[in-house]
Amino acid sequence: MTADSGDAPTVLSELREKAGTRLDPVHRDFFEGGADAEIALAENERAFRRLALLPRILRGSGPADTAVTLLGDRAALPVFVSPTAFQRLAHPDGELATARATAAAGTVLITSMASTTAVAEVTAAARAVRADAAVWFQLYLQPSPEVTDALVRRAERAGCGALVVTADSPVFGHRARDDRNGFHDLPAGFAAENMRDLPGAPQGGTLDIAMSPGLSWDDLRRLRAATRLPIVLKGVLHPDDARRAADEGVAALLVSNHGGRQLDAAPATVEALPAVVAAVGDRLPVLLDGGVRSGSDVVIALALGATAVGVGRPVLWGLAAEGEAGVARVLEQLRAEVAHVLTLCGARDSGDLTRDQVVVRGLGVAEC
Ligand SMILES: Cc1cc2nc3c(=O)[nH]c(=O)nc-3n(C[C@H](O)[C@H](O)[C@H](O)COP(=O)(O)O)c2cc1C
Ligand SMILES: CCCCC(=O)C(=O)O
Repeated sequence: MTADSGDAPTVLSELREKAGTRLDPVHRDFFEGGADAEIALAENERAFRRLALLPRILRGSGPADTAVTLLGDRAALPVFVSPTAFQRLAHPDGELATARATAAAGTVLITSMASTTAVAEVTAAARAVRADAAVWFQLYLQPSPEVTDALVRRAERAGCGALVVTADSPVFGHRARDDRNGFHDLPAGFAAENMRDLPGAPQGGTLDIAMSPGLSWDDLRRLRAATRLPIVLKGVLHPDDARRAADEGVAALLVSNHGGRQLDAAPATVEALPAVVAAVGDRLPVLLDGGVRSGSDVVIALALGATAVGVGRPVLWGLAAEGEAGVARVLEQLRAEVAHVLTLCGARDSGDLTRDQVVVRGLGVAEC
């Protein structure tokens, strides 16, 4: 009996299991793994389970509307696809399958700089499904400004609608599973396609993605001056950094600990969210990713002030298990669950949710 454990199978957990049987175990470890003891990885999911939703009743809210606006783009659900590297290791169609399914679901795709498909092909695949599909480009600022600049031009030319700058990776996280498996390079036949033909790249080859502890707010300012695209800052956890980012003119923040793959002592993202929302929630949209596995998780984050949330691994599970159809199933399942949970909470849309509707399990409910 597992009735009281909260571990009943779901569509997502079944896709995860199926993905596990299909993937090369070394690649499964790369996708599933986190940094060091994998505490942040586990806590991202557990923290949602420590929270409960206080529903409101008899509000006559009618059918739920799950749509939100993200930097001017309409998303049919408050869930976007977070950037994940090397998707062709999950399925031969890789990033193209993810792009098509995400466009069909009507939400935002953040495509990784470390993709195994070039960004122009990713945006073309999304636009073939939906002419106004929103694709944002995730960027690791490179120590060489010429290289960063070339990547930005590439994303602009491909028609990306925003740059998502990942700032939680001054060095690469220590991944024990990858060390054990000796997984440090893409297998033959796969490459980080966005890194081809950049200044300094070997003829016909790719440049390695650099992570640099020397990056600072000055580099972000330089980037802002070099592009008209809005900038989303990914990896914000400290409220003072959130304030600084807002002062620097960033368009949105993404509260993230990189899916527990960088600083293992980082807090669960849903536990870091309220302080960031309190600091800047009235100035710019605050997004979150990490551990989102159900409509309840999404609605908890929205009630705490997030505008939308991202999913990383669930998309990889769908992709590895069933390709484009699997990614479509993940997004449709989350959309349906969000609509259902909103209705059960007496909310027509995320704007009806309030902070007091999220309570910590085991502590009772405080007076509002
Ligand atoms: C296999 C894998 C690859 C990732 N690659 C990137 C990346 O290239 N760039 C980036 O900013 N974040 C990357 N991330 C982090 C995700 O964008 C996201 O923050 C995280 O996966 C969210 O947590 P979740 O997997 O629990 O949904 C990666 C995560 C995973 C699991
Ligand atoms: C250079 C590849 C970066 C991938 C990444 O961000 C991750 O594995 O978490």
